[in-house]
Amino acid sequence: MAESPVLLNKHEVERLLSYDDLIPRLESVMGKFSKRDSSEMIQPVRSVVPIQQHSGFLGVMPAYLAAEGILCTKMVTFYQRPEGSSLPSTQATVLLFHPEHGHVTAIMDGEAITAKRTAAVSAISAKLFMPALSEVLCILGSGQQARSHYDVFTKVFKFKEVRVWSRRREMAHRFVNDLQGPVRVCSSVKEAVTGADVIVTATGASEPVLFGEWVKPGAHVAAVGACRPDWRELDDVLMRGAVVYVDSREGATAESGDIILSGAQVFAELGEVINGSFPAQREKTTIFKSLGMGIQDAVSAKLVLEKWNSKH
Ligand SMILES: NC(=O)C1=CN([C@@H]2O[C@H](COP(=O)(O)OP(=O)(O)OC[C@H]3O[C@@H](n4cnc5c(N)ncnc54)[C@H](O)[C@@H]3O)[C@@H](O)[C@H]2O)C=CC1
Ligand SMILES: O=C([O-])C1=[NH+]CCC1
Repeated sequence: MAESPVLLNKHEVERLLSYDDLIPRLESVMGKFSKRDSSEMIQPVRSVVPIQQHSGFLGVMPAYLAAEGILCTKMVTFYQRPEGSSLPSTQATVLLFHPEHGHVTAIMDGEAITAKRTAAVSAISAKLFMPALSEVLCILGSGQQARSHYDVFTKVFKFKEVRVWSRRREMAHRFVNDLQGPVRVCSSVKEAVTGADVIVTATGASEPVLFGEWVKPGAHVAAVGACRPDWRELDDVLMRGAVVYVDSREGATAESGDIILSGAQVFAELGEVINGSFPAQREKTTIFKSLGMGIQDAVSAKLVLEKWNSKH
């Protein structure tokens, strides 16, 4: 009989998952994904069940990585919550299966995985696409993703200035009070992004919050929100004027309102740049449109389980 699955809560997952371990695994898996070898890796576009009545959705994100021996699925819900709600907007659970026998080997919190792997992938995009001399980081939003992006961007890069904007100024102050380093709270998006070299958009918005006319030419935008075909974070001017990179072409054309509704062309996947099959156009204004991928969750969960196994 199969052993009982390992159960790991959010606190344990957070403790076991470090950016230093995560970043190289994500670079490697995204590079492999972009080679589209289905004997190596299978990851369908996420299935989404909209819950219109409650402004939410359930996403199911399976992935199989043959060489790594990972069979995994994440189930994630996202709800557009009222400001200051005590409930998290993004909640998730990850299941790991034994790829040969099919039983579940681990059930773990997916909130920490989602927060960290998304931010780590954005940091990989910034490493490739942000201007060579990047001094100013700007984060739009003050929720879970904003926090994980702050953590990894200030860990991996050295910015002279970090700015944050949030819909309610009080939430931006609460965000900043929780941090160690200096961050300037801005009272408008325009003030926050003007002159910024790197801009992270991590909001629950469904209409554009970031407008191209405010963005410095050559800046890099890591766009994490707006993951439904009719949701936007970025306006048409920005989308059409920048070089657009995505995590997966299939995901982007099925799910990204910023891409579908603006008619912007996707230049390349992040993995295609990692592979060297497409260039990183660092000197131009660049957007990395992130939607999230099951393979990212899969390698993150495997890493967590390896760490846990090494101590038990
Ligand atoms: N690309 C990816 O892999 C992932 C993307 N996401 C997306 O990232 C975004 C943020 O997620 P979380 O940080 O978990 O949510 P959260 O609820 O913790 O934070 C959302 C932030 O957006 C702000 N916001 C909400 N509605 C807004 C609006 N209409 N205009 C401006 N600001 C608004 C809130 O004030 C808050 O600061 C969501 O859109 C979510 O779907 C989440 C997980 C993974
Ligand atoms: O990849 C992911 O887990 C998500 N993307 C958008 C909401 C959740």
